[in-house]
Amino acid sequence: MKNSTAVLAEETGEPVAARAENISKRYSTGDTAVAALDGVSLNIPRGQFAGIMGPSGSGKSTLMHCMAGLDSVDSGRVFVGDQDVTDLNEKQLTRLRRDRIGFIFQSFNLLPTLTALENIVLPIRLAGRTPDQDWLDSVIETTGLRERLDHRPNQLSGGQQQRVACARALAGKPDVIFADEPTGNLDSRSGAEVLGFLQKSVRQTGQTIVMVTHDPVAAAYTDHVIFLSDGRVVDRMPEPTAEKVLERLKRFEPARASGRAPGEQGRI
Ligand SMILES: Nc1ncnc2c1ncn2[C@@H]1O[C@H](COP(=O)(O)OP(=O)(O)OP(=O)(O)O)[C@@H](O)[C@H]1O
Repeated sequence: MKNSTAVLAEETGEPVAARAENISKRYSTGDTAVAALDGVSLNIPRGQFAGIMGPSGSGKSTLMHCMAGLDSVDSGRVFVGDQDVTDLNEKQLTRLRRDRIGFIFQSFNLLPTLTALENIVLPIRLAGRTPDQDWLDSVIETTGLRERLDHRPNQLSGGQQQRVACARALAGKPDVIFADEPTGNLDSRSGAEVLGFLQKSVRQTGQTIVMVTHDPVAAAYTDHVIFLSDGRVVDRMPEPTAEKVLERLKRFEPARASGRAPGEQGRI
């Protein structure tokens, strides 16, 4: 953690890695406007693996993009650590994303011409920093990719590629990692490996991760799930299990609820 001043959650007094304060965001298309986020407030404590769930269109991606400084809010405030992100200009946002935030996407987004190791250290190099070798070693050890570091992405399985993407996100020791459906393109075995790896990085190194997922099995790897519906936080679940999450999802409007068995990938 690079901050000297810890931001504390008002309710619990815990240090906070990321915070949304009453944020709203509307999208206008032609004559109609959609309230993608409608007064969302939440704290992500440091060292937590948080899940964001909810029906399709409930605002999960918008929330993640706004909290990660990829999109602006119409009202409310967003903090990453002690940094108020809301009024930063594009240049400052680029620096914030580069230095303090890690990203993991459904499509692994690796550069095909670079080796696994070169992909892992690319953001650090682009930031003009030198990788912390001990830290890098421990991240690589946790990924189980040591024997594959000189392989290019097309020589790696999907699960291995996503583990490279996870290592890339972790390598710069960001305040928070935002993961958008990180197992959406993986079979259940590779998905379990990636989720196990993310969980381990939270438990062993105190990394903070916020993960959007539709999959109750994936959500069960997190410490705490936040449920969105129609752009609002409608429920929370500490210590989630796949069964409890699936039951909760079924209580959304029947037309929007998933009805899938735990472990099935896909949209709600
Ligand atoms: N760029 C955009 N322009 C117009 N409307 C948008 C845009 N992005 C999102 N929306 C709308 O905002 C609402 C929330 O979308 P968002 O993508 O955040 O939901 P989501 O919960 O991530 O959905 P999904 O699970 O299907 O990915 C939806 O009604 C969506 O149609």
